[in-house]
Amino acid sequence: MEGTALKLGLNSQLPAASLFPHQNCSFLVATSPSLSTNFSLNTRFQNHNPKAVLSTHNKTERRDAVRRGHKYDAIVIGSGIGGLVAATQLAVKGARVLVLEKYVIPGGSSGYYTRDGFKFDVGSSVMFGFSDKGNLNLITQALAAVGHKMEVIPDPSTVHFHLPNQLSVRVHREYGDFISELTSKFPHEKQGILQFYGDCWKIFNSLNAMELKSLEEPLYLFGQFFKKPLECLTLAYYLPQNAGAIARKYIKDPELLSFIDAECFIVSTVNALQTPMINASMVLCDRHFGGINYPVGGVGGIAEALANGLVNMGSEIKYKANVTSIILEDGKAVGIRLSSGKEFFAGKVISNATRWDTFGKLLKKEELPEEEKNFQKRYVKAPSFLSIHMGVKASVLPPDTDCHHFILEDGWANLEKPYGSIFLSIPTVLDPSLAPEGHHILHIFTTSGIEDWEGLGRKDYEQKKETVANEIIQRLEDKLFPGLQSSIVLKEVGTPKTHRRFLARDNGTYGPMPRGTPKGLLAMPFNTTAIDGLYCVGDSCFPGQGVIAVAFSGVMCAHRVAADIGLEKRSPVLDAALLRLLGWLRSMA
Ligand SMILES: NC(=O)c1ccc[n+]([C@@H]2O[C@H](COP(=O)([O-])OP(=O)(O)OC[C@H]3O[C@@H](n4cnc5c(N)ncnc54)[C@H](O)[C@@H]3O)[C@@H](O)[C@H]2O)c1
Ligand SMILES: CC(C)=CCC/C(C)=C/C=C/C(C)=C/C=C/C(C)=C/C=C/C=C(C)/C=C/C=C(C)/C=C/C=C(\C)CCC=C(C)C
Repeated sequence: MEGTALKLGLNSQLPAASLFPHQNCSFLVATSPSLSTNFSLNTRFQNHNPKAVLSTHNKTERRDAVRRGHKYDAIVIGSGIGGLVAATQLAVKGARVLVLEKYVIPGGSSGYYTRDGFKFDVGSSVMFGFSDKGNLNLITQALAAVGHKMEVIPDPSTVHFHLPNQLSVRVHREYGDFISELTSKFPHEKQGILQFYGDCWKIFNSLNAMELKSLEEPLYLFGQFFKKPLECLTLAYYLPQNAGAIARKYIKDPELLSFIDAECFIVSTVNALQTPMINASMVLCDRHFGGINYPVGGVGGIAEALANGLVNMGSEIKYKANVTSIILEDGKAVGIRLSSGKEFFAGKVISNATRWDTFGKLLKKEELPEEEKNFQKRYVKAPSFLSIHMGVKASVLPPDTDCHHFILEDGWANLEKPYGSIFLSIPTVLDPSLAPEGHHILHIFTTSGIEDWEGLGRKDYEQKKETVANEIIQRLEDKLFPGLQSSIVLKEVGTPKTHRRFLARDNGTYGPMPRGTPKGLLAMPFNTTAIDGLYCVGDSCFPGQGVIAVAFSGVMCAHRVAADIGLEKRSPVLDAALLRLLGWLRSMA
């Protein structure tokens, strides 16, 4: 009896599979589904003549790899947007890449699932970097690099804040409209508002003027300092600074400072004092410069297009391919092993798993490299989310409801507390095709730690999901949508365990967050690691959490790897000098 109970108890720990219902598919190796748009490669992301830049050293490395029987230049573990951008950028430069994804479709937290005629985004739904303007539209550029362009729907507002003391602020697409609305709530702080957001624009404009590639590649980095000295010095000046400290230089009103905390929290899961100024500027300005744009057919289409593009360029992606270890030879990463026992080898290995998973699970080394110890000293895993995907009757939403909302009802002190605030996206406001006629999708989420969900039997786990989800829905009903509970036609609840299981992220974490007050982005590691041949990509690399942030990490990673395998220019002497300089800078953080 006891044994049976124990087994049942263990089984009951399994989280809801409902968020990720594709798992019945058979083993897939993507073939080349036709791309709907013309295949003109984006020149900004292209390497024009890879062979012309091969150095003798790199040629030898590549020859060695071929002699050792490597079929691939690089293996990428995981097909989140970070992994896919790294893979496609490498493929565009001429590399042969193998992507191994544990799940059955690409995208990770930018994936999707369908249920009863509704098409839900798993996670990401506010898309920065998706316009046709400037240099920072990294999602548009990543798609263009594989010959794809998605139709998008402009969102007239990024988010509608519903905050304590009945403070309601709509972040309009037009910067002037947003500033007018904010200054109408805080007229005595007009000057401070203009100065703080003005500093954000200085940084954004500097970023937007640069060609974005690997900050770990000295020829590029020094070249940028030469070509754009003012912009680079501006970025270097703000690199170690945080948004909260800068806001306090200009603004005194505590409620307005709390509003800026909320602005930062929705993109960094921490307050403004802990949010790097460069990251804050990126999102606080891109939403007005390029605007937030939603892809027709849902966010999942981005990863699908990247995966198809990768295959069309002669590289491969395998699904249901769970990497359990990275194979080292003489301390160098040379391949990976799957849970099936199958092994694949390549010149370079890139991990899109979090650094905690990469170094804690995939590398069976007793001693963490010093760099990773330092990373873990400075950054902890952010909590995960409780997410509720619902189908509701359309009549419950008032006309002109915004697509994205952030709700904090009871007091500013709850901002960073688990379940303290509520995020809500209603993508059907922009794209009604995602739900059956007469219905909307509500994607609700709130921060939640894994510790709340462990050690429960199946019944208690299911019961707790129901109770907590109902409390959150009731709060939304009270604040925004009377009659919400009775309008629900479909409801799926995911917990941190669901995210851990299906996104393969330690504790289901949303990403790294600083332990204390960071020195801006100074301590954030780039893509190379202490293990020769092993690179990381994704949100535990510079510049951190966010779809556009991991896309940038993918661009940087592909550039560094391409230089290391001889597909981009490199200088081994300068490489060593820059790596030492960056190590020293990080130690100052
Ligand atoms: N609302 C939003 O806008 C929102 C919501 C959720 C996430 N996001 C963003 O998405 C970012 C994450 O993107 P990402 O690219 O870093 O990662 P990701 O977590 O989205 O994707 C990682 C992929 O790697 C796969 N994987 C992990 N370990 C593996 C293994 N051992 N073997 C095979 N496959 C493995 C996972 O299955 C997953 O598909 C987050 O930082 C977050 O900011 C945004
Ligand atoms: C020495 C050295 C190294 C240096 C020098 C100087 C220089 C040159 C520098 C440079 C730098 C750079 C380039 C940088 C860059 C950066 C970047 C690009 C960044 C980016 C970022 C981004 C981000 C962070 C983003 C994020 C986002 C997110 C997270 C989002 C999210 C969302 C959500 C959650 C949603 C919400 C919802 C509702 C409300 C419903």
